[in-house]
Amino acid sequence: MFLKELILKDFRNYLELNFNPDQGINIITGPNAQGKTNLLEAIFLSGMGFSFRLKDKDVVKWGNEHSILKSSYQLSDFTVDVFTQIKLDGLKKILINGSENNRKSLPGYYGIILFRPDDLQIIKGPPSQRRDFIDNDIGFISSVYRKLLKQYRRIVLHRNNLLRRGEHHKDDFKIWNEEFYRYGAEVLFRRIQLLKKYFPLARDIYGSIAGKNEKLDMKYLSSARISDSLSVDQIINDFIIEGKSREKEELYKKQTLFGPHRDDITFLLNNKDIRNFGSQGQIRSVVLALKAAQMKLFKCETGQNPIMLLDDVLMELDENRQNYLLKLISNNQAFITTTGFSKTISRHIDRVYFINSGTIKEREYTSSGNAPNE
Ligand SMILES: Nc1ncnc2c1ncn2[C@@H]1O[C@H](COP(=O)(O)OP(=O)(O)OP(=O)(O)O)[C@@H](O)[C@H]1O
Repeated sequence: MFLKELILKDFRNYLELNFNPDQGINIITGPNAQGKTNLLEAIFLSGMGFSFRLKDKDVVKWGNEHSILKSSYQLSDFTVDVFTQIKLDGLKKILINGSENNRKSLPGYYGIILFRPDDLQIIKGPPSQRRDFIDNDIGFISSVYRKLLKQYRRIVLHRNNLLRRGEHHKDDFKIWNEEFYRYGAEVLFRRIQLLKKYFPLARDIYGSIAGKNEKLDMKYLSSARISDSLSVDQIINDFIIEGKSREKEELYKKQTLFGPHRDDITFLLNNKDIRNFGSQGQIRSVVLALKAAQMKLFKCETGQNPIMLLDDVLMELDENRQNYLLKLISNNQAFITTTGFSKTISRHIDRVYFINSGTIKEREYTSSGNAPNE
């Protein structure tokens, strides 16, 4: 899949933009605060239907009422045209090939992968960051998983409300409890199935990046005691047992204390927890492996090469790792923001764009490794 055209109107610091990128590696360069990340945000938003920053409505150019994004994506044998309007009051209108009820055809479902400095939080941050990574970045690939998760979150919210109000003895609670076990088990089962495909990809990629002496392992940490031989029914039984044993604690704390919304992953390098013992470089390499594995998983599941958005991460890697990453994505369309340059980057570029105060210009470059002239 690749982005053929992006037109912006009143988006962040872009008054108007008409962008026809290359199908390969596009370098987006320029000084700080000129609109490089804004451009990646626009590509992400047009493909996924939401911004990777806090609120969608913040994208409206200051002093204006709405932003318009028009984009055209080429998939193997068809085109997807997306029209997005975001209003200052938060209302959003999305048309996909002219239709309003067709969100599942958003190009993001075929893979738009964002890699940015914040992703180090997948390793360093609290468990919620790792759950978000599983649910939003990996789980996004499965429509069944997305639906189950949405339903499960609603059930947990309701169950928590009943616990908070001390209404656990009512019949209503029993019904919600059964739903909690059932949807919790379905979500957990599917999550583990997805991770069984995903973990080996990440492990192999890390081996290629870091060499044979460093072995990456990932373990899923369930907040409930669950058996090894997993089936949905088995997990439901395990949850029932867990529920009974934690009943008093849940009543006391007035919240649901186990289930997929409380689980975590641990990352081990040579059997040691990377959070406690990993260097910055090792953590960066693990995150690089996670993102590359995400790309491979999307390719396996959808048959499309995802679009890669790399925001300010390339220059943080040494030239060997830059080379590894750029070779890996050589069959993908990529948008890479950077303020610096290296010989490795210049060897892999297809096009360079220079951004200045919300305007974009294509730049000539040489493979010497020098930054292109403004
Ligand atoms: N809604 C908005 N309307 C107008 N301008 C905005 C809006 N939101 C952000 N900006 C401007 O966008 C600019 C930041 O752009 P962006 O985050 O893309 O920077 P960047 O080029 O990626 O910089 P860096 O290299 O520092 O990461 C800032 O000048 C900011 O004032």
